[in-house]
Amino acid sequence: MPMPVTAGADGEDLGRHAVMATGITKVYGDGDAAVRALHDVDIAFESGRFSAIMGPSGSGKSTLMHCLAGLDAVSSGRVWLGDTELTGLDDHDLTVMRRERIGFIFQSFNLLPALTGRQNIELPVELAGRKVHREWFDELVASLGIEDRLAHRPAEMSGGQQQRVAIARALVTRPDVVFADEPTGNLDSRAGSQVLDFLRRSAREFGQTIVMVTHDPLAAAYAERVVMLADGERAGDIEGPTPERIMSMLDEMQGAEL
Ligand SMILES: Nc1ncnc2c1ncn2[C@@H]1O[C@H](COP(=O)(O)OP(=O)(O)OP(=O)(O)O)[C@@H](O)[C@H]1O
Repeated sequence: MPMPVTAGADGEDLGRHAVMATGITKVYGDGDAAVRALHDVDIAFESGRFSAIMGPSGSGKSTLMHCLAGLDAVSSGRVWLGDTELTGLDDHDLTVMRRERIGFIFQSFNLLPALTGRQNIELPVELAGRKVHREWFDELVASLGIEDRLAHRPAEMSGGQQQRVAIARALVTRPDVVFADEPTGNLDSRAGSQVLDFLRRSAREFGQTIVMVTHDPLAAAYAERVVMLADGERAGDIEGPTPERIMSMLDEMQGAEL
């Protein structure tokens, strides 16, 4: 669904971008204990693409994702979801925005143990007071191959199956963007590649915008674009990444630090 085109910061076209941030800085703590996790980051993620945020441990990946998703407040700078500015919204409006327009996929799946697969997937739609779109639900469940898990509780599923249920839960509301935080971190390589394959397909076939945080070059190479962070700053961008290109950029960054 095309988003309205609105002039944003510096006249940038917000319509093409599902998520955009300008000049974001995040400092944790204060005084001698202050840690600057992000420094003056400008970034935009195009609608309908699968992008990855990569970088060494401590480079600010999770902080950036949390700031873009309105889970954490920036110290300065501005963040937009489509044409809505998140920075400046009060807690209530942010909560509604996250619930209705953002999907989340976590490393640890975060399914509710007492609910079946179907109930877990339908929960966000019900929380938003809406009706489940049956055709979309069926299409999602079929393309994720979890039809036979819908009546089971998470404890009766493998890790890969739990993550595929969690992906259906993230996509069922057709959110403007899905943020995935190390979605394959708890999976073996076969289950992990099924998850990554689906994320790539969901951008190509359904036009779903996906932003994934990972420290794994093999996982990041499934994305259409990789944004590299180092020490809380942008350190490079790769279009059409391969594991080799990602690893050589990481090597160059480490070489620059020595
Ligand atoms: N709540 C917090 N309080 C204080 N410092 C924090 C907090 N969260 C993160 N940091 C610091 O901010 C910096 C960036 O952390 P962040 O978790 O965003 O990095 P990351 O790239 O996601 O790392 P990893 O790959 O290890 O998860 C680090 O120096 C970290 O110690």
